[in-house]
Formats: sequence, structure tokens, C-alpha cells
Amino acid sequence: MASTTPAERAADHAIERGRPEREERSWLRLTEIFFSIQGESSFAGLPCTFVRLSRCNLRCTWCDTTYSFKGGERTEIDAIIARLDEIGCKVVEITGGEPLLQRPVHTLMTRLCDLGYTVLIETSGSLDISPIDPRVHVIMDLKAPGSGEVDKNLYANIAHLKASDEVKIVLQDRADFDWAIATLEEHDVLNHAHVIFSPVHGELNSHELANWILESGQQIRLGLQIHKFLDVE
Ligand SMILES: C[S@@+](CC[C@H](N)C(=O)[O-])C[C@H]1O[C@@H](n2cnc3c(N)ncnc32)[C@H](O)[C@@H]1O
Ligand SMILES: Nc1nc2[nH]cc(C(=O)O)c2c(=O)[nH]1
Ligand code: SF4
Ligand SMILES: [Mg+2]
Repeated sequence: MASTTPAERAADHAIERGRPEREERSWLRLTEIFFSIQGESSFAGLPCTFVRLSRCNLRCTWCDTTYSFKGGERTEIDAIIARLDEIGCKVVEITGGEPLLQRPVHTLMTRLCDLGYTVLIETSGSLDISPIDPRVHVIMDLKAPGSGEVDKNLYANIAHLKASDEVKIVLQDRADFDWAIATLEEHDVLNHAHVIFSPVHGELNSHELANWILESGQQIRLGLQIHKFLDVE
């Protein structure tokens, strides 16, 4: 663990309270690093190493990663990169918790891009994505009403997406689906990025969601969390 300055301790307290911090430092609060099959996004099915950062500013009702909300090891960026090099997979996803809460995530992502990694970030869409290195593939959620966090969506982010990036909406029920279709239209999302709709796993029937997508006539990708069918991490 790195020795910390008062400024670093203040930054750490900020993320503990779910507030993004602006302090540059050499370490990140890390929940886990694991190597698995990418279960989500247009990269689904590919081998991928996951860097799961700790803490989140949201509390989605159906969140499957609540264990990332507390704790996390202070881990040097150098040590994270050394571990990724050791695993050897050139596709890396930065996730959480909410990875954009911790300012040094940008240093990590830029260093990984410089090293030739394909870097993905999975973010809730509640924090500013504009500082993200343009080489990073952004997968940004918009939170539907069923999540309980719809008021946190930062719609200004949509203008910062690249055409190759992805907007994901996780849906609990038909009301969420109708909200999602209206939101795509209102913010012209399909003209900014790819769009994925995913069911809350085990809650919304995926056949039903598939039919709703077909009936909508829109180019929306159905995303199922394939790691949960494989029963892997
Ligand atoms: C755990 S979050 C971490 C990254 C970031 N906080 C976010 O929400 O995008 C990763 C992805 O898992 C999705 N997710 C979490 N719980 C889920 C569930 N029960 N069913 C389907 N997707 C879920 C989130 O919506 C998000 O797209
Ligand atoms: N296998 C696997 N694929 C994933 N894609 C996104 C994940 C996430 O939690 O962000 C995730 C995850 O937790 N496991
Ligand atoms: S934003 Fe992501 S990590 Fe945070 S509660 Fe929602 S799904 Fe979970
Ligand atoms: Mg997950």
C-alpha cells in the first residue's frame, strides 16, 4: 500500500461518500482483477481482463456488484499494469463500482492505451465522460426508472460519445422499455452511438424483450449477460 498525504486521504474520503475526486495520485482503490469471457457489450464472448474499481455514487435497485461499494485495496497503478501484463490478455475492461469516481483512472487508461491494450470502460453515465482518453471504447449506461437512479443520468455525456461507443440501458419491465425508447428519441441517441438493451438478469424475460425490440423497428442490440449463463465471474 502507498503511503498517503493529507490530500490523498481527503480524496479517498470523497469517493467513500460517492463524490468524484480530482486528486491525481499513483494508486486506485481496487476491488478485483480477473480474467474471464466478456459477458456484455459488442465485445461479448471475447477473452478479457477486468479491473473492478471500488465504490459507487449510485445504488441501482438490481445491482449485481454491491460488493464493490465498500473497501477496496489501495493499489499502485504500476502494480495493476504489472498484473495485466502477467495475465497477458490485450483486451481490458475498467469497471466497478463506478470507475470514473477516481481521478487516476484516466492515468491508468492512457498508460494502457500507450502500451497497446484495447481498453473498454463500463460507466453508469452519471459522471462526466469528456476527460476519457479518445482511444478508450466507452460503454455508457443510461439508468431507467426501475433502477431508482434515473435522475442521475447526465445527458450532456451523449454529445461526447464516439460513433463506435455504446449506450446500454438495463430494463426491469415494460415501463422501463417505453421510457428507454422515448429517451433514445428525445436525445437522438441512435445517431451518436450503438445502443444495447439488456434485461435485469432473472427479472425481465429475455424473449419478451427480444420481441419488444423487433416490434420497435429500431437497430437496438439485445444484450444478455453471457457470463451468468456460463456461471463464471
Ligand atoms: C456493475 S456495473 C459497473 C459499471 C457502472 N457502475 C455501470 O453501472 O455501468 C456493470 C454493468 O452491469 C450492469 N448490471 C448490474 N446489475 C445487473 C443486473 N442485475 N442485470 C443486468 N445488468 C446488470 C450495469 O447496468 C452495468 O451496465
Ligand atoms: N464476465 C463478465 N463480463 C462483464 N462485462 C461487464 C461486467 C461488469 O461487471 O462491468 C462483467 C462482469 O462482471 N463479468
Ligand atoms: S451504477 Fe453500476 S455499480 Fe453502481 S449501483 Fe448501479 S449498476 Fe451497480
Ligand atoms: Mg458484472
